[in-house]
Amino acid sequence: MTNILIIYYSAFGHIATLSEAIAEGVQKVDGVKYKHVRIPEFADRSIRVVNQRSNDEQEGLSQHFKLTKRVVDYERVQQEQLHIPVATLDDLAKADGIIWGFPTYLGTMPGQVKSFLDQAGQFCTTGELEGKPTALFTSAGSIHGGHEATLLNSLIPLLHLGMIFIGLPYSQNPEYLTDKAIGCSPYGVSTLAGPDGSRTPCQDELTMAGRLGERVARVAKSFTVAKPFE
Ligand SMILES: Cc1cc2nc3c(=O)[nH]c(=O)nc-3n(C[C@H](O)[C@H](O)[C@H](O)COP(=O)(O)O)c2cc1C
Repeated sequence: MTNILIIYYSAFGHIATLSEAIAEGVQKVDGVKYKHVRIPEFADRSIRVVNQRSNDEQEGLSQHFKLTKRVVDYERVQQEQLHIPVATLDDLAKADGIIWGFPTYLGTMPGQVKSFLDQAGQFCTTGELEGKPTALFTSAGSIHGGHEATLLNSLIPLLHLGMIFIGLPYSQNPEYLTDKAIGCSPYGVSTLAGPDGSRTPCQDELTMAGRLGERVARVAKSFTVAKPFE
């Protein structure tokens, strides 16, 4: 059996939704199973970005982006994710392929994810993740907000860990040939939450998310079969 780990952080649920579509794609490949795990929120509430949204100082920003209900949304989405196990380094070591998902924050990965990856940095020297196929999915507020940059720059730590990057090629994704503002690119899956966070992943994005899951599953399975020893 080939094991795919879908590991994500999601504050407002867009990434959690994409993770389900990715899992559906993984399940299309016989002999492959997946596990969802979540990267936890910072334990220290004082450094959680979402809590700043209720501060009076942020009022102007909140009005501009219509963010008034977002703390409530955040609390609900966190409750909905409680049944997903918290990610451990052991999950990474045991997986045959790893698909990472997180929102775009300032054109890159959130601190929660970087903090987890820093802990996994020990695998740079021990090599547990070397040769494992990996892929990325993200969500951004706007099509101009850096979703493609996030996918590209988040590849860097994965290369440090020796992983093999799986993208989402043109010929298999005719949805790219559009003038619509939708996510996804050859660098991976993405969706757009909209400036007020109210947009949910569209069918094209979910379809491409499934294809990425299937592609990583196929590659990981071929690598597992080629392994001399289980
Ligand atoms: C601290 C912070 C930084 C953000 N930076 C960006 C950004 O650089 N570009 C962008 O388009 N959206 C940005 N956003 C919006 C998030 O990308 C959006 O809320 C996210 O895609 C929603 O994903 P989720 O529902 O899974 O949490 C930012 C949001 C926060 C809280």
